[in-house]
Amino acid sequence: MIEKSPLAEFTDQVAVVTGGGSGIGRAIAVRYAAGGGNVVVGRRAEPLEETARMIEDFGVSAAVVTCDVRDADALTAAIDGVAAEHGRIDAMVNNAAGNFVCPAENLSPGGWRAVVDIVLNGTFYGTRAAGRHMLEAGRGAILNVIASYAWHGHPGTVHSAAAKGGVLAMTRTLASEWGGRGVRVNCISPGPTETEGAGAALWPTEEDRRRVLGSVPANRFTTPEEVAESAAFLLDPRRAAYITGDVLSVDGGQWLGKVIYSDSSARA
Ligand SMILES: CCCCCCC/C=C/C(=O)SCCNC(=O)CCNC(=O)[C@H](O)C(C)(C)COP(=O)(O)OP(=O)(O)OC[C@H]1O[C@@H](n2cnc3c(N)ncnc32)[C@H](O)[C@@H]1OP(=O)(O)O
Ligand SMILES: NC(=O)C1=CN([C@@H]2O[C@H](COP(=O)(O)OP(=O)(O)OC[C@H]3O[C@@H](n4cnc5c(N)ncnc54)[C@H](OP(=O)(O)O)[C@@H]3O)[C@@H](O)[C@H]2O)C=CC1
Repeated sequence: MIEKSPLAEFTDQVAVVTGGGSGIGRAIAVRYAAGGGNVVVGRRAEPLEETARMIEDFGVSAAVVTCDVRDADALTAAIDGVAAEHGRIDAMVNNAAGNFVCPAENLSPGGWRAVVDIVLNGTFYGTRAAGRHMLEAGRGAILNVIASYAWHGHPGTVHSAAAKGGVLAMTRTLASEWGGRGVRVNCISPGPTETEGAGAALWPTEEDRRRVLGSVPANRFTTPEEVAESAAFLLDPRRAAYITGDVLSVDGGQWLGKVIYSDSSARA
């Protein structure tokens, strides 16, 4: 449950969140609204309508655009439309992703392309479109959602890890390119989070779930709301004003690597 933020840190601001109809994207969108910001969320209409209702409960405006992030022209037109309507874009959250577990030697070129197109290319299209408006205004924050296997790797994730690694490189590059022009670019890296998409795609069995949990020192999954609170910090133009080109891991220590903590005696 996300409650109204006493900071009201996004009052009169505008955010675009891709993949805002479920999981982490929905929680970030709602948390932005809880801070007083207006939010535009994208892709399938039905789940987005529910997100829009949750946003409007905070007395701010919500808009839904049904747009696939792989379609650069459609995404650019949607983002230009947001800027024209609201006169500003303060935050762009590139959260949309596709994922599944597949051994690299079995992954088809089509499977590789599906994930790289959504994660790496979609993030660039969204960043470029929103970035242009932010650069013109001389302010803005871009937040890209990655995963720690971007640097430590994980079996079965070659497509996603390569794409997220590319997003990390893009983040650092644009932070250096746009830092002097008022636009901050950062990543957030959630640990295993119970969401509609992740559970079914990544830990479908109890055994998979236990293995994933064993890679998290904190010994628990996180929640979309917990991730969204950290996202709000990075998007806040006051508290995070001097943070750019960085990654905030919200993963119970999973980024530390492949240490398996499933033996409880090792925890004592
Ligand atoms: C394991 C470690 C866990 C710890 C960390 C967790 C990190 C979590 C990261 C996340 O990203 S969670 C987010 C998960 N959410 C989603 O994935 C939701 C969205 N998903 C999708 O849209 C699909 O899964 C998609 C496949 C990525 C894209 O859908 P689309 O409809 O565009 O594609 P298709 O036409 O169905 O397939 C395209 C292509 O991909 C091949 N493919 C699809 N699924 C699989 C699979 N399970 N295994 C192997 N290959 C698959 C499919 O065959 C097509 O290839 P070609 O036939 O064209 O060669
Ligand atoms: N859950 C986890 O454990 C972790 C997640 N992450 C990252 O967090 C982010 C959110 O994941 P999560 O909430 O778990 O996953 P979900 O599957 O719940 O959400 C993914 C969202 O992406 C949208 N999406 C997928 N493909 C496209 C596309 N082509 N165009 C536009 N939107 C699209 C989906 O929209 P639609 O519903 O319309 O298909 C959906 O809203 C992702 O970037 C993921 O990689 C990172 C680490 C861990």
